[in-house]
Amino acid sequence: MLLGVIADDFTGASDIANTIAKGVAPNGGLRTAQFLGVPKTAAAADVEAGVVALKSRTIPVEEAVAQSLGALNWLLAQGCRQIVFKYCSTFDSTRDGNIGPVGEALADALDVKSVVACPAFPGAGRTVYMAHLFVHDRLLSESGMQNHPLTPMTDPDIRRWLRYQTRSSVGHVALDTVRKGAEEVAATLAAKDDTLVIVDAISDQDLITIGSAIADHKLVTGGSGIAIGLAENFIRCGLATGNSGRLIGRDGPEAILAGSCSGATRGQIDVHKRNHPTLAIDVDKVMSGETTSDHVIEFITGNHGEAPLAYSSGTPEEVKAIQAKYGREEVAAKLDAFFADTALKLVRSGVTRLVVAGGETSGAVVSALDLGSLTIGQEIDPGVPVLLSDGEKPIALALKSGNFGSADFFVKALKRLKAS
Ligand SMILES: Nc1ncnc2c1ncn2[C@@H]1O[C@H](COP(=O)(O)OP(=O)(O)O)[C@@H](O)[C@H]1O
Ligand SMILES: O=C(O)[C@@H](O)C(=O)COP(=O)(O)O
Repeated sequence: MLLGVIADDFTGASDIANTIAKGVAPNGGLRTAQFLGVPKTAAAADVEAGVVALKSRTIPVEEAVAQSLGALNWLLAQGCRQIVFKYCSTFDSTRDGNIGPVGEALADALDVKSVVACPAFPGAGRTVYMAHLFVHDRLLSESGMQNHPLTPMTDPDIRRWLRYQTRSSVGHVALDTVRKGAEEVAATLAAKDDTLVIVDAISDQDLITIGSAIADHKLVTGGSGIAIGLAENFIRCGLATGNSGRLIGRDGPEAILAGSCSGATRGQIDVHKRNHPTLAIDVDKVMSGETTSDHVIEFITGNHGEAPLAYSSGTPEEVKAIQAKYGREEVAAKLDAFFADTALKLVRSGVTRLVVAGGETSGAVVSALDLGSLTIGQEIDPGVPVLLSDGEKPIALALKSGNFGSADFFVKALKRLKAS
């Protein structure tokens, strides 16, 4: 294994696994596998890039640091020469963490400084300019992310936001330096004394320049965009052979579960509703125990072949009201358990194609399914690949970040998950 990734959630893990497996033309990317949690055994010998998916984005800081260091040790034991700490392209975190504390702990463990921090993902509209994060043409704090149920992003100045979370100062490399090329970026980073350095990037070419500048950095942090050029570094120097990705999938009964409350997911649900059976999960009734996963199973199994979708996704007002009634963590924990239980029963009942919307929700589902490692297949939409679990009865999965995907994502994903 050459390149190791520690991802703070499961959709984020498949996002960056997709980027690394895809690489850049004409060489393509690395042979990539996604692991669900820190594996207990060694990876297969032919894996060139390993992505360890954690569910550490919103857990207490100390636990996130401990889990990330556990993942680091496993990846180093597999031979990785470079480690990426992958977090969200919308920098999902609170003033307490977890991006800063985990980034600093990894930097300390690897004894490095001037570590790049760049959440830019231009393909999904995320750009960083003057250390401010934009989502398409809006500042982060006006993009809808200010209403996120767990990590409301109210400050677009990510240098300032990160500084709340760190022990040491946070540096910045501006776009004009990036535009001067890889050597200038490398020299500018080398002259810095900060542990973490926000680097501006507004295009894929900027990310390729940064990737080339940090080819010999032991630690890199960012969104999936920061990995655009990293596979190529290993291919260029002959350590990896290059791989153009492969078509994988599985036929069989399908289900769509959505726990994301993002504007993009709610829009996709509205589009899906027009022509497909949908079930709105009443969160209040889930909290009181009146609605159980059996309601969802009955609905999904009664609608196989019609792309059935069950969702808890609510508007910002609905989310606020339910959180005020029961508490933010309590609602999230209950819904995680609800979706996990639902997914487990669905797979036991024969579902082989599963689409999940939402990072926390995907983490809960995939952890419950205990799928081990996943192979990365073709891209469905930017940041969302087809995933296929190992074993005798594989499941084809699409784990969609709340904010990703086109309006018709759900139908498109179910089609791409098919083997035929
Ligand atoms: N109607 C709702 N009210 C309150 N919280 C909700 C509701 N539906 C889902 N949630 C919670 O909101 C969070 C959404 O996070 P996540 O699944 O990561 O989506 P995203 O990818 O959009 O961030 C989860 O913790 C989920 O349990
Ligand atoms: O970087 C991104 O935007 C995604 O890969 C990601 O991490 C998404 O997180 P969720 O929106 O919580 O799914």
